[in-house]
Amino acid sequence: MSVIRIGTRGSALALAQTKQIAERIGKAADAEIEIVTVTTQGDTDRASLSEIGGTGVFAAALREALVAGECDLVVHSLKDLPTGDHPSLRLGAVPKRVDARDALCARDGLTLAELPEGARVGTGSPRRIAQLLAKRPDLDVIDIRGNIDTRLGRVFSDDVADADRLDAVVLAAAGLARIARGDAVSEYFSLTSWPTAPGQGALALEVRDERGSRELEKALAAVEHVSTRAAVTAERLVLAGLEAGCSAPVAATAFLEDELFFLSASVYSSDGTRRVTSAHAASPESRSAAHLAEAAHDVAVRVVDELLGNGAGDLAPLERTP
Ligand SMILES: NCc1[nH]cc(CCC(=O)O)c1CC(=O)O
Repeated sequence: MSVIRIGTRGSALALAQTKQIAERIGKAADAEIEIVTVTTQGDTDRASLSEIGGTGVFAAALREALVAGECDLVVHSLKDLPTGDHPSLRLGAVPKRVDARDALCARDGLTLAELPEGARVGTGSPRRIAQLLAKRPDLDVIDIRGNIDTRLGRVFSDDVADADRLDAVVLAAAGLARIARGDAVSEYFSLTSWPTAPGQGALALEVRDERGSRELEKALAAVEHVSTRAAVTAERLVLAGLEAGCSAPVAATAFLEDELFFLSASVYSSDGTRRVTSAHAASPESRSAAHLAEAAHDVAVRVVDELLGNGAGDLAPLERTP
C-alpha cells in the first residue's frame, strides 16, 4: 500500500488540525497515513510576532521539510502562509473553512464592552490591537506570544504571577474550536464589525509542484472546497495587492452567498483611530472553480484599487521593515 506522509507543526492546534485532515484523507485514499512533526521558529522564538515578522515564520520549516522530501503534504493554518508563489510548491487543497471570527476570552465571562476601564487585554496581532483600540481606546493592550493554551493561561490559570495576569485575550474562534477550548470564549465578534485576517479559519494543504501519486491526488481532491479556495484567494490578493505582510493591520472577508461573491477589506492605522474599508461583489457565471477564481480576482482588484485610492497605503506600515 502507498504511504502519504503529512508534515505538521507540533503545537496542540497544528496536531489537532492535522489529525483531522489525516482522518479524512485516510478515508478517501487507499494509503497509509504517517504524521511527521516539524519544529518551526514560530514555535520556539519568544520574541513578539511583530518583531520576528509574521510572514512565513510558521510556514518556513514545514516547507523545507516538504521540499527535502521528508513528507508529501504539509498542513498549514492558511493565514500563516505567505501570499507569494513558492518556486517548487503548490496549494494542493483548501478544505472548507470553519469559523473565520475572532473571539474574546475574558475572565468572568465579560464582553468587550463590559471590561473595566484600563483592562489588560493580550494579543500580538497589529490588526487586533488596532481593532481593540478602535472600540476601547482606554484598554491596556499587551503584546503576547505563545500557543493558544499559554495565552489562555495568562487569563484563566491560577499560577500566573500578578504582573503577567491579563483580563482577556483575543484569539481565533477556529483555533479555540480545534483544540476544544470554545468554553473559554466570552464573546464572538461579528465579521461585519470585526473582520479578520485573510485566510483565517481555513487550512492550506501544500504539496510539491509536481504530479503527486494517484493516491495523493485523490486525497487532495477529496478535501478540496472550491468556494473556500476562491474566498481565501480573494482575501490573500488584498494582502498581495497592498504589498502587505500577514502581520499588517489588514482584515479581509470573502464569501459566496446565493449567486454573489463578496469581498470586504479594511486597513487600520496602528492606533485604531483611522480605518479605510472597501467592499465589492461579483456574480460568477457558475460555481465552477474557474468562474469562482475569476470572480475572486475581479473583486480583489476593485477592492485594492479603492483601498489605495482612499489612502490605505498611508495609514499604517503595511510591509514589514526588517
Ligand atoms: N497566528 C497564529 C494562528 N494561526 C492560526 C490560528 C488560528 C486558527 C486559524 O485561523 O486557522 C492562530 C491563532 C490565533 O490567531 O488565535
